[in-house]
Amino acid sequence: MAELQASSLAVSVIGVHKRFRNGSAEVHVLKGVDFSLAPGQLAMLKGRSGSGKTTLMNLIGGLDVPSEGSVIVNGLELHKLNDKERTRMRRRDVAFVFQSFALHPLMTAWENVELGMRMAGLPSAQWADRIEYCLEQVGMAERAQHRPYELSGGEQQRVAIAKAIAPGPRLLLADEPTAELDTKMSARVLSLFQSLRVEEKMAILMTTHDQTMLEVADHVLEMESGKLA
Ligand SMILES: Nc1ncnc2c1ncn2[C@@H]1O[C@H](COP(=O)(O)OP(=O)(O)OP(=O)(O)O)[C@@H](O)[C@H]1O
Repeated sequence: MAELQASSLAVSVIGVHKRFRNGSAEVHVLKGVDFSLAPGQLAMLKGRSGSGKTTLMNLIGGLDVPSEGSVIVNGLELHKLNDKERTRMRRRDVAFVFQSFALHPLMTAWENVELGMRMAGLPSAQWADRIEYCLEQVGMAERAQHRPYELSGGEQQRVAIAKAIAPGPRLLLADEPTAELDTKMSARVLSLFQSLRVEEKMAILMTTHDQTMLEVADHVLEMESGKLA
């Protein structure tokens, strides 16, 4: 029954603990985290600096493994995936927008978004329309031929968002995706996230410190002493 329920969820985090070893000392960062997110839901994760938000996002994105407990993404238990399933999940089903933008420095904004589509293995006939749509949505259509070094931090962040959403992932993990943006652009990105969850049933988990962002979330999760309050 638990398996069945988990399979219809975008994310299911069950009894997750994470410990890091720092020389002889052990840091117990996550101390029993449980939550789930359904397709089309938007959750905001908040908590003070160092409370474990990024650690949790890394576990959900399969970039690290829990010390205890399990993480199920789109019905697949991450630690049981074989290499092929893991690669597919990383390239196609789950997308990241992290603070380091991960844009290719020698590629234009357009080529960077195209790279995301190529890695996801989507048919090339679909690329052009989707790239244009995504760049338009983040207000970067007119800068499509610019390379990252010709763009401001906020513009790079917007290209990184376009790159992440272009393949139509089922789950978007975004670490402070609006940190570099002004109020107007933050509102635009948020309204894009709203339409992605409604029209594409994308589940979105993002961290933020911005109080106005928290108001539109289905769930506000607060990390406190290694647990969700
Ligand atoms: N690889 C690691 N080795 C040792 N300690 C780590 C490691 N990764 C994270 N930590 C520790 O885990 C704690 C949580 O870090 P994390 O980056 O998850 O916090 P955060 O809530 O995302 O903070 P911020 O809001 O500042 O980004 C911190 O005390 C950090 O030093």
